[in-house]
Amino acid sequence: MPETPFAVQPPLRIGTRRSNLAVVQAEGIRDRLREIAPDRSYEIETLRTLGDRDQLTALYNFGAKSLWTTELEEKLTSGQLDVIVHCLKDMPTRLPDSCELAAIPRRDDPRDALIVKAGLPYTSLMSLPEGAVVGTSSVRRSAQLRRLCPHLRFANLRGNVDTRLAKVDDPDSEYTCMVMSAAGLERLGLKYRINQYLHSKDGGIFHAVGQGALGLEIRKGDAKMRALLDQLADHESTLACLAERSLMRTLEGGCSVPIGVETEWIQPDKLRVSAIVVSLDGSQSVQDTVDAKVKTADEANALGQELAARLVAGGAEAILNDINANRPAKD
Ligand SMILES: NCc1[nH]cc(CCC(=O)O)c1CC(=O)O
Repeated sequence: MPETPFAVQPPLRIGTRRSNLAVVQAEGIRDRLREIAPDRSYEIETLRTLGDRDQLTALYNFGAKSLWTTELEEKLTSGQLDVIVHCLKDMPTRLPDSCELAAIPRRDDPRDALIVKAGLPYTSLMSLPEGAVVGTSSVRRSAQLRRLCPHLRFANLRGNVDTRLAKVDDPDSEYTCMVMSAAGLERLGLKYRINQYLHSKDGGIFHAVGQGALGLEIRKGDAKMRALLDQLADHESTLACLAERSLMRTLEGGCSVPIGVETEWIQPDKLRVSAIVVSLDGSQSVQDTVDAKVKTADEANALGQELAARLVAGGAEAILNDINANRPAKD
């Protein structure tokens, strides 16, 4: 047998969820890795996670459980995967000891977006008629909307982006509209369906922590993967998202508590972070803003903690405790 001159590198295995959006995102990362490391081969493996399998439980009732990540992390830890491509907002703020967040690439549009049922004439939240039904399973969205638009009603709407859109468009469904992330819609070529972009200055809605960004997760200490993925990292998006995640971690909210944020670079090294915590019925809320020079991950984390402390001082803890006390127990 002739000896191979070089050891052939095994394919780099990329894991992600089994949804169209997850696959499009993983393919995007694979294509960028191909440009950086063209000699390697790449494989994408998709997994159905708990959150994909259970389409009935309202998201809120899952509590702080890692719905979208656990199965993939097990494969990463056991060496069957080399990297996981997540929507950053689906990544818990505390990761298992065996894993780490390697890189955050440049963030896409972090805003929420309003999509109206096909054929209806409404173009904004405020133009929706009394009693219009907003499809959303996110308590962050429903709580903020209840606060600002008492004329609206809400109904659970779960499933992948295309499933949700089909349910809203179904003429027989109760939904008048839905709210989803602009980035998710844009990545699937559905930007043309967006009727209104929502943010603090239009619609008064703050987005989820990490929304619009991807998180690349690796085995802890995998220096080779980290060095490779560092080349995909975006400095500004990383620091902004780390500040948002630090805020969330400090307030001990999971994806199922109504914390909204917005981050903005107001000078080249100066980050502004605003956030809101809202009671589920929208009747109480605390909002605050901080800014500071942020050049390092430590400074981003400190800014998130500072904002959390200010929100707590303003009454956020009472709102969050109330929500957690009333959450149905589910393991
Ligand atoms: N929780 C669901 C989820 N997780 C990530 C995205 C979209 C991509 C993103 O915003 O990063 C979505 C859909 C949505 O919230 O409308």
